[in-house]
Amino acid sequence: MIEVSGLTKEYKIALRKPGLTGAIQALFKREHQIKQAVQDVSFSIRKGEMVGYLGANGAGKSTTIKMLSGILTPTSGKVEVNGIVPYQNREQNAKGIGAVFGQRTQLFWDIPVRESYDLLRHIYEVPEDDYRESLALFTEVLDLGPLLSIPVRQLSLGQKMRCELAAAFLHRPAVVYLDEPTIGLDVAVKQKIRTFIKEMNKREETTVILTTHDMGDIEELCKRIIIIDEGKVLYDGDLQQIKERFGQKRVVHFELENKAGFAVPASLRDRVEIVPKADGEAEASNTVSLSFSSRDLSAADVIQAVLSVHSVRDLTIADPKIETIVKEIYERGV
Ligand SMILES: Nc1ncnc2c1ncn2[C@@H]1O[C@H](COP(=O)(O)OP(=O)(O)OP(=O)(O)O)[C@@H](O)[C@H]1O
Repeated sequence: MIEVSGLTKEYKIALRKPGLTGAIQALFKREHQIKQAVQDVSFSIRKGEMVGYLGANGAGKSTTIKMLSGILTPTSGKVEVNGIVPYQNREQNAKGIGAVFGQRTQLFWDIPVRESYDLLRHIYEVPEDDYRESLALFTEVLDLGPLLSIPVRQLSLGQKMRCELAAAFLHRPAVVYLDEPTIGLDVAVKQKIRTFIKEMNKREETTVILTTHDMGDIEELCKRIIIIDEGKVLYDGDLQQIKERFGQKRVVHFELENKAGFAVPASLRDRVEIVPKADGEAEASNTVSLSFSSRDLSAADVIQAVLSVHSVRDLTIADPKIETIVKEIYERGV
């Protein structure tokens, strides 16, 4: 259904020195910097799969989705969706996909929602009967009844998102891209939206790619996740596995007065590991990093034990890796 291989996108960013001199110089000589937003990404997604596409801010999620949906042309690599190269056959591609992109709307701002749907029906050439059937179903699951006669600009965020979602599925696309479909919504609306996505997936075997920072969405909808970081695929596989594999790891970095005599305190032995130095980190640095499972220990236990036997100048609890973040959000909620 979706085949992506070696997908890469570079943005060329114009550099300009500050001030008037910079502006004048830029007129004559433009300097550029290349930003590798997506690097050599490959995956394939089967019909009917619902996949969470995850990563920190700026990881390259939107850039990937834009290439999949035909908005952007890749710098290199291949994309095929439904047997179509999206950026080469935009019109044909558009008929087979639906999308909800965060804050952007595909509904017409000043006219009642129902009329927007009617226009979309004509644009996508949806047969009248199918349209009526879909609208009845969507109205029921997403509780759209009272909203259909209201212009979009008068809707609340949650109401608008429900209407957007219905619009994305109206022409029964084979693939739907959802970018943060539940952001900023209350629990009840989130639940409606998740139920709707699940229902559509079940009924129509719609393939769904979902980017979200809300692990509740992922947990409820996706068996498989793809995590990207700095444009590269970090993990592609089963959600359950990632929970077991990375979930409990935490790291505390200690900057010691003197690393030479460092030994793991007896009370922590067998429960923490010394993290090997990262590439490029000075051998002489006085930093020792201990990783441990949050199932066995808390960061406070580790810090206390080290402080009781070593002189510590500074310490940081590491920014968890994206995998760990995924799990952290799991445990604590959003
Ligand atoms: N039009 C653009 N021109 C230049 N750089 C861009 C452009 N769009 C995105 N980038 C850069 O490419 C990288 C990936 O951006 P992208 O929007 O794909 O990330 P993202 O994972 O969707 O992030 P977020 O979760 O914040 O939406 C970022 O470093 C971003 O600054």
